[in-house]
Amino acid sequence: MAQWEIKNKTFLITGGASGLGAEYAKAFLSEGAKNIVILDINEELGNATTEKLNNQYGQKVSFIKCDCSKEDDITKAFKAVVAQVKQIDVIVNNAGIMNDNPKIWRLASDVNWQGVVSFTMKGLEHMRKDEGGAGGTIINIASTAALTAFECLPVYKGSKTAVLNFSQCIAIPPFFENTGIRVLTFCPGGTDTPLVQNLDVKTYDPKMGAEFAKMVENQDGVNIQKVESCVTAMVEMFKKAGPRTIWVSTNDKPVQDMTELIDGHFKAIENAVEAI
Ligand SMILES: NC(=O)C1=CN([C@@H]2O[C@H](COP(=O)(O)OP(=O)(O)OC[C@H]3O[C@@H](n4cnc5c(N)ncnc54)[C@H](O)[C@@H]3O)[C@@H](O)[C@H]2O)C=CC1
Ligand SMILES: CCCCCC(=O)/C=C/C=C\C/C=C\C/C=C\CCCC(=O)O
Repeated sequence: MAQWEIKNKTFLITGGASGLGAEYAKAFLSEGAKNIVILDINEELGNATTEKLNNQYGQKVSFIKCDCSKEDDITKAFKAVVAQVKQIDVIVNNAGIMNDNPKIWRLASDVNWQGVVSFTMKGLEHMRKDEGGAGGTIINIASTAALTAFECLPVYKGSKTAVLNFSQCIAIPPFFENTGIRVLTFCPGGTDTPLVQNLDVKTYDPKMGAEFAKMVENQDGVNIQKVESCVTAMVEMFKKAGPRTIWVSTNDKPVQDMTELIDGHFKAIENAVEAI
């Protein structure tokens, strides 16, 4: 399906100034993306990444400062992107913070969860074919934390579980048939970016934080995959994923479509609840 081609598509990537978001931008450009607009709170990194990508791929990338935890910023930035590119084909809701610290958890929740909902809503309005849009793809970044125990970071896990459930609910058939919008959920496992550093201060409990940091540092039952593995997985998923699907990229292994397994578990629980 032409819509699932990267070539000549315009992308909006939140949190694209650094980490995985910047690497997704690079990979989409190398696959022929027409334009990429990076939205990020970090202006310095955003401008530097934009300049670097433009030097390598031609003038295809622009940067707009946006704090994805703030509704006003999101509204302004989204309008600015539409004014600039006219048609957004793909939104990657990637901006995220992993920090359950009592002083930061609310900000982290706002970025990871409210930000994703807000951009998804705006994306639906802009893209939906049944209201004059051109269709498109919305990729919401969750995490394997949404699918595994990960008890040490309950706020982060909660936000990522919410992203996964929200994305699946909103895309229930005939959503794709009506709107032409493919909603995908991408769940990376631990991946080697700044997000997995300084873990000692990222949990709600300092003792647990120190243990968690040691566990990850010593690779004690924990594998942190390479950034390239996650980026390859993203590109492969983009090209082949059907609407309303959930994909996992972990342990440097090929990307896996886990929708059937996850839907099956939810259905089994639903049946058990209904049988009470
Ligand atoms: N690295 C990992 O192990 C995993 C990452 N993820 C998810 O992937 C996404 C990207 O993570 P990484 O690249 O690893 O993180 P990172 O920390 O390396 O990069 C995050 C980017 O988001 C930006 N950002 C932070 N707060 C923002 C805000 N309020 N508004 C706009 N931009 C903001 C940062 O400036 C940075 O450019 C996140 O949603 C994360 O939860 C999911 C699973 C595993
Ligand atoms: C297994 C969940 C991986 C979540 C990936 C993610 O979004 C961020 C990870 C950051 C760092 C650590 C990576 C892997 C840790 C794996 C297991 C630790 C389990 C600890 C616990 O549940 O208490």
